[in-house]
Amino acid sequence: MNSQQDTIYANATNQIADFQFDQRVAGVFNDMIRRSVPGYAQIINTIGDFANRFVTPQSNIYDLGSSLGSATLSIRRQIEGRGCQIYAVDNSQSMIERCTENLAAYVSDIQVNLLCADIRDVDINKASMVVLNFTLQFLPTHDRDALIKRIYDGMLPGGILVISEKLFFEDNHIHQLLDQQHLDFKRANGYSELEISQKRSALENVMRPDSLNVHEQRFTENGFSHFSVWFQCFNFASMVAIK
Ligand SMILES: Nc1ncnc2c1ncn2[C@@H]1O[C@H](C[S@+](CC[C@H]([NH3+])C(=O)[O-])CC(=O)[O-])[C@@H](O)[C@H]1O
Ligand SMILES: O=C(O)C(=O)Cc1ccccc1
Repeated sequence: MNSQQDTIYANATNQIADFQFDQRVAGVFNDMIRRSVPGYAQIINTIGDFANRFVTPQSNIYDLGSSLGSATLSIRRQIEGRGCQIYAVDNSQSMIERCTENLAAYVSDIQVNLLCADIRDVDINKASMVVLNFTLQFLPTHDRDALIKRIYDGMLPGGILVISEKLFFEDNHIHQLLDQQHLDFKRANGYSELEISQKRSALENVMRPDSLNVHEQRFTENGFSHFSVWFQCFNFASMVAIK
């Protein structure tokens, strides 16, 4: 999957607009997410491994907030011949267009239904796997519970929800420490102080991370039988919840 280098926040701007998944972001997104999210490649690969383990024949798989389709591609490679369908959903038309091209670059017997829609409006049924890879953090906090409940209701017994998120830490000392480690990761990947601070302002009103406790409580309250973090690097984590 090729991508232009992300220079979106490289020049000083008077008024930083709220972050949007528009055409500019879609064009550099592969570079942006790899240089901004520690462990992203490992998480994408492991989502494929989870698919191999959990996806049952003739079931559905949902990739909610699919962006350029990295998780969908990783899943699709692992489940050939199982007669499943993947639903990849994103409400950014620019992401959907680029995702369509990325999916078309490989042959597969697995049908992918790409939907330009709000994940809060999509029907979920017969799901052996649902992926929310860095998407829930962009929903208004008050809508998160209802989505997780709908996902649970649409899942098959034994199905897996993989959810990756940036984390908020209730212990402020730890929050500051891991936030600084993340900023060092971005610096090491070539982002300048200006890029880092302008993107931070753009994300302030748009992306609201929950704490690990809030995530865990949400999954247990909505019926999931098993929950664990399976990956964490600094303030980024990936979790599994099993029905
Ligand atoms: N309400 C919504 N409905 C539909 N899509 C939404 C909504 N809100 C946000 N999105 C979409 O969710 C995606 C979040 S990025 C996911 C990365 C991907 N999962 C990956 O594995 O590469 C994460 C990040 O940028 O940190 C964007 O494409 C939004 O358009
Ligand atoms: O860049 C950051 O600081 C992040 O928290 C991760 C991110 C990655 C891609 C889009 C939005 C946020």
